[in-house]
Amino acid sequence: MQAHLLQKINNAALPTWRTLSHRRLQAHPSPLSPTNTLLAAPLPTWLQDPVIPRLLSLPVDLIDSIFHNSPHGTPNHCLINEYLPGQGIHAHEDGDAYYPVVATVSLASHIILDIKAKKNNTMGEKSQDMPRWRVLQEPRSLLITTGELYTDCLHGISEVKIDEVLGESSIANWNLLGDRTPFAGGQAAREPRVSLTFRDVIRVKKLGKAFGILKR
Ligand SMILES: O=C(O)CCC(=O)C(=O)O
Ligand SMILES: [Fe+2]
Repeated sequence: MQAHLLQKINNAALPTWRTLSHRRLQAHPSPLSPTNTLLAAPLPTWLQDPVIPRLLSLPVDLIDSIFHNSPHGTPNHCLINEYLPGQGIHAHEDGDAYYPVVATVSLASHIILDIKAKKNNTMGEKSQDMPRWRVLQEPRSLLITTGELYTDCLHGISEVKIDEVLGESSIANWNLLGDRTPFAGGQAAREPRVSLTFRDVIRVKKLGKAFGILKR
């Protein structure tokens, strides 16, 4: 499945990629409008299957799926980021265009997601001792960001070629890793990495409405 997805992503026509200063980006089915609205369209089938049925069948608290309470009950948008070694993304929050759940599938290389609480968080922390976490995302893994991590924290990826100080005391999910072997020496060189971030965009408009076409 990883090879199939990478082939689809890498075979995309060049205009599909938006090149930013530190990474490349594809938005499916399309980028959001300036008012954070998505033009109604299905995700391409290669992005739906088999990822979305698996996401929706993941039980959370043994009852609901992670998108159970989201406006559309399923992700309707996927941002694909590509990072070469040394590239990253500045600390940011994903904001209120989306229902506060992000399902991130990592492909090809590991990466470290740096998470820190926002200054005005509701966790009652003072700025000097605000919590920070480093999450190691393994290739072919899924990371779900929700709750306070979505609303009260910033996340980013540092622009380094080698991740260092890897171990139980510095990596929040060390004991959840599928295979610690590549990181057991405390260092890991990055390879090109692709992330697929699935979300539910709250505002969706049909094409007719977007162009102000009225039904008679
Ligand atoms: O690539 C990642 O894991 C993070 C991407 C991200 O934060 C975003 O697209 O908003
Ligand atoms: Fe983000």
